[in-house]
Amino acid sequence: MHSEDVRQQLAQSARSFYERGWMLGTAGNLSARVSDAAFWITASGRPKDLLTPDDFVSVNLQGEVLSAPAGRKPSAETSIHQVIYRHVPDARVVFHVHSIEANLCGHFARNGQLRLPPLEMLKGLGVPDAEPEVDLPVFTNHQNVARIAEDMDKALAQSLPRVPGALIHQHGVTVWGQDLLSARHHLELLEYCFRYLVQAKAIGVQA
Ligand SMILES: CSC[C@@H](O)[C@@H](O)C(=O)COP(=O)(O)O
Ligand SMILES: [Zn+2]
Repeated sequence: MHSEDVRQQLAQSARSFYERGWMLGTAGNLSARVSDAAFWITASGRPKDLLTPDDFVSVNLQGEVLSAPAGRKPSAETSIHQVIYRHVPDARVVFHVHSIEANLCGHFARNGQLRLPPLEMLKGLGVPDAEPEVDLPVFTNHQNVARIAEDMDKALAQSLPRVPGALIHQHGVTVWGQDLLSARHHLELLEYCFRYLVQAKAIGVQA
């Protein structure tokens, strides 16, 4: 795929996530791996409903900038994307957004894990079990992003989560996929689980 097309598709994804309230006030960052060695990532601090190809920076898997439009720096959370690309060979796209439900669900976590509701929707996250018992990892939101990336690096080196995503407490959710469409589906499915958990709690249903 032509690299400008990738950036345009990421910009389109960002616009749609912005419209759903997941990327307000410049929150979140999106990336796509274009080769074994490099990925495009959103530039830091840009409005996610108005991205153009000039709002993307090319970095290598060590986080070094390969090319950047004038005045643009890579996302402050680039190190988290690097960790995912390093540990998940199939990941070609990483989406990180800040939804209200993701942040509320962080409070339901126990011992750094959020139990996902046993819904049919989990099949779309790669869990075909009849009675799934699946946890999503929840990481501490250190103000130094490198520390979040270190924690994720250690966790992913031990084992990959059963579902392609993770929460950062009081911060947001990060998902990955083998292409733009699968990453979007993973995000939509996890967000569905988060909404379900929040609403179940509100009406007193045991999720
Ligand atoms: C609205 S501030 C959010 C940031 O601190 C950060 O968490 C974020 O997701 C966006 O950072 P960015 O550097 O623009 O990629
Ligand atoms: Zn963030």
